[in-house]
Amino acid sequence: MSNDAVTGAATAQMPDIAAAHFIDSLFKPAHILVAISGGSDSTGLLAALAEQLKSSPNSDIALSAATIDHGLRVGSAEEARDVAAFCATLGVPHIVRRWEGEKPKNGIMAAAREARYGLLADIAAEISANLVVTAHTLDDQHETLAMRAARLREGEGGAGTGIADATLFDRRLWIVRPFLACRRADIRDYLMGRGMSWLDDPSNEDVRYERVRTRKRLAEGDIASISVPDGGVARAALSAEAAAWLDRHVTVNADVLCAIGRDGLAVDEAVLSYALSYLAAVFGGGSYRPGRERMRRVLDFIGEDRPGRRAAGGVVFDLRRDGLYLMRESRDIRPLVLASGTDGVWDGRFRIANHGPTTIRVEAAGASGWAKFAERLPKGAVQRARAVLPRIVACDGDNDTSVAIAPYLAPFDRFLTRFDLTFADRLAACFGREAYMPPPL
Ligand SMILES: Nc1ncnc2c1ncn2[C@@H]1O[C@H](COP(=O)(O)OP(=O)(O)OP(=O)(O)O)[C@@H](O)[C@H]1O
Repeated sequence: MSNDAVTGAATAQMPDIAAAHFIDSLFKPAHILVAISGGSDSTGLLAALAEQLKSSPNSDIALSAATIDHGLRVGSAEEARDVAAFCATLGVPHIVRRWEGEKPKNGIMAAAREARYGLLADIAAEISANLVVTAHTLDDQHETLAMRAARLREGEGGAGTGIADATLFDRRLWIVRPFLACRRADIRDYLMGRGMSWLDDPSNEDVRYERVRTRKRLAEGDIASISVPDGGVARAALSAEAAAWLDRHVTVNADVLCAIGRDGLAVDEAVLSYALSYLAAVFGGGSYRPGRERMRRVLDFIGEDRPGRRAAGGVVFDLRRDGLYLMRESRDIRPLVLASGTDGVWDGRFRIANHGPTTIRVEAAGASGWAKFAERLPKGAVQRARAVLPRIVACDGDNDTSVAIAPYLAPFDRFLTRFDLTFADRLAACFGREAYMPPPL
């Protein structure tokens, strides 16, 4: 292994480049909420994103920032005001929220983090931001990996994969870490080069914390860094290519059948795997994409080029002479009961709002009412589609009445609304509000 790989230098990315790639990877329009503590990393992240957006002013991306005042240190409110003043110089709207309520005696850091994410998610919902970004860096990543390796050696916990570059919080909000391939030193250079300063949090020097001790041992060469998988450039390019591929090659029939023509399958394997893993989540209704191993098996199956079926991530991949078809697998589809005036997502695929006077149940349609529907699907797919499309049943006392069956839900609008079947909307139904295509596995 080269020395660069050990120190992580080979994967390090400059802050302005990282910010540009991140912006490229977004579905637009998008509203980004930057979690800024006032430390160098998050100050650098906000500055770099603001600078990128300023250089392309027609951009349909909005930027806001938020600081959580944990109220754990004297002067924290004043620090939050300093951050607000910095945001004002950039012209970025900024919100401060204080962590109120009981603070636990033990595990205060973990509790503060949990509370922070919750408050950030609330703010994001209030201002209609699509995602939150935090400024975790490559240095944080090395510290985390070193700490997890140490715990593993001591027999505590499993091998860690490190900090993810995107996580879904509470099934409703993406938290993305665009600076995960950037080094703190480069971020500080970036800020100093622009005459910008930051706050130094004294707890970053407090050796009672394991992270601080690990940071020092890494800096002193006491322990070696564990190499970090490559991120950054390759990922951003891949997600852009996959988005273009989806636009070009994917069609959707009757809300349920995803078709990919033969020439779509001739694309680079990394792009195909990435895009198909999304489609699997979208059409399979799962919360996550199928993992690397499963996608490997799907690609091998496609590569063999023999007509047949494979299931992965709740989706059946059906390879035929004219292309590849994806449809939800018919197992594990649970009914959803919605009281009058409520809404919910059925099977991770359909958002249904009950505007009617009675409770409704959404369930797999099964064999009812298909004459017209069949026109919108190839013959061979009708039977299977029945098992995975929703029908709405009004629960009226002892009598349950079937009131609507997809895809003919429109006449029953007083009972329900659904998302349109755009890719981003479907992702939204699976993943929560969405402007973001997370990086490949
Ligand atoms: N009080 C806070 N308010 C808003 N966001 C925060 C706060 N504390 C941390 N974050 C976000 O979480 C990320 C990781 O937190 P961490 O505690 O490792 O960073 P930090 O040392 O506080 O500051 P920085 O990363 O900005 O140098 C930060 O980069 C920032 O995006």
